[in-house]
Amino acid sequence: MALFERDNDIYRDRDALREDYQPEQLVGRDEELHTFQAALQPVINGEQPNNIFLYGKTGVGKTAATKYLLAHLREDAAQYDDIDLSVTFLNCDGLTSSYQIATRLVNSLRSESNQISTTGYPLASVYEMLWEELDDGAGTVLVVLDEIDHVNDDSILYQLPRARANGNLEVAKIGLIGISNDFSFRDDLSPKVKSSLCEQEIHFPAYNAENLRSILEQRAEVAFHDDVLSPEVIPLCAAYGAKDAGDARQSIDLLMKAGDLARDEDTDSVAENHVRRGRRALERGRIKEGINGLTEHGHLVLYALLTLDLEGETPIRSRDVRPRYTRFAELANRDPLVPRRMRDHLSELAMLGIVSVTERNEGRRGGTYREYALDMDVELILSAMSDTVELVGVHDSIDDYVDDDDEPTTLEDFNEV
Ligand SMILES: Nc1ncnc2c1ncn2[C@@H]1O[C@H](COP(=O)(O)OP(=O)(O)OP(=O)(O)O)[C@@H](O)[C@H]1O
Repeated sequence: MALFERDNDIYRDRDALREDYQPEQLVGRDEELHTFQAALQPVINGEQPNNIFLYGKTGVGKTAATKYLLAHLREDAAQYDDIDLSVTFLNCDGLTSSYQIATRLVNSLRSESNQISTTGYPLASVYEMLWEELDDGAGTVLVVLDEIDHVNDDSILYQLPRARANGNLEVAKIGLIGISNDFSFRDDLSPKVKSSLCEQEIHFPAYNAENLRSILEQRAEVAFHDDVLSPEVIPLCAAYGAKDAGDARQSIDLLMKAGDLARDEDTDSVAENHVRRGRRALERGRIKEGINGLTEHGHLVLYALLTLDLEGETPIRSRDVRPRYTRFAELANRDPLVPRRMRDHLSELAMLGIVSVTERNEGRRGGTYREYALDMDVELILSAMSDTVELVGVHDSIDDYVDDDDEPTTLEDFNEV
């Protein structure tokens, strides 16, 4: 018997749930698409394009909307002989400088045999080459910079939108479309960059449960066989998605995880319990990844809070976490951080959803302070922190959670902290 056999009972086309799938229609984004479309209209009119800045949290359809409208724009522009439109799409994750982006753009406009090296030129010369290539092409060029907040210097964000106004381009028409999910990026732009880059700003709000439901229904129709999903599956994925962050990507991932669990179990339908278990599995993955990405001191702070939590000491103020954290740092042979930096680590843990924070008022004089507690299951945290536990030693409170054969490496007074 073959070791591998096709199992297509659940999915018709599982790839439709993957990140790279471009849906034919975008649902629940009429207003944003309308504004975006109007901002692109000058291209079809043969006019100078607008510079457009799209912003909103992750997974709210900024990239999908851009790809969708630009595909239509290219198709529709092809009917007009006097429009020569080209679109360059760059994701700036990994392209952190204006120099890198400018060289990429030059190369995207040049033939394979005429590419420039991505290092070694002065930035001004790369810009010269860019203007030359653009003017030689004499057409309309739209440059999309996705995740634009990764760019560390703002030279290109000023140069591209202002190329015509600054006399660098004579015939070519260039428009920049910047996309970001980092709200502080826009606020921190210098006024001159902001006024040119953000000529037209479009905000994409988070999706609500109803939006997510429509998005999931559209996707499920392509991805799953008819009648495979129990009626509660999509509403539940949408409800979780709306509660978390209104992120379509997360909801689609959850639907796929539920489908995968059902497929692994060889059942012929996806049920509510697959969604619930899928959510837990995804959550675990996300938290584990978050913990793995923390610094050593982040782990020490978390370990301190975890042991205090198991002893029933939480919610707890940062100054009361400190003695244990300091002790753990000493046991690990590390210099403890100052209280303020230790508190930053607690805030980071809160941002990751591992720790919960409650603001409290301090009596009538009105000061506020924060209390921290653990918001995640102990086993999961410990499984991602085994190195720290080994370095510091096994605290009494976690004894029940570690394997018996893991000999504690405690120092004598360790559990008195
Ligand atoms: N309105 C929608 N209709 C159908 N699918 C959508 C819609 N909005 C988002 N999606 C899907 O959700 C996923 C995430 O969307 P997208 O990549 O556009 O988000 P984003 O806002 O660009 O996020 P990020 O800032 O993380 O890049 C994609 O698979 C996309 O196809």
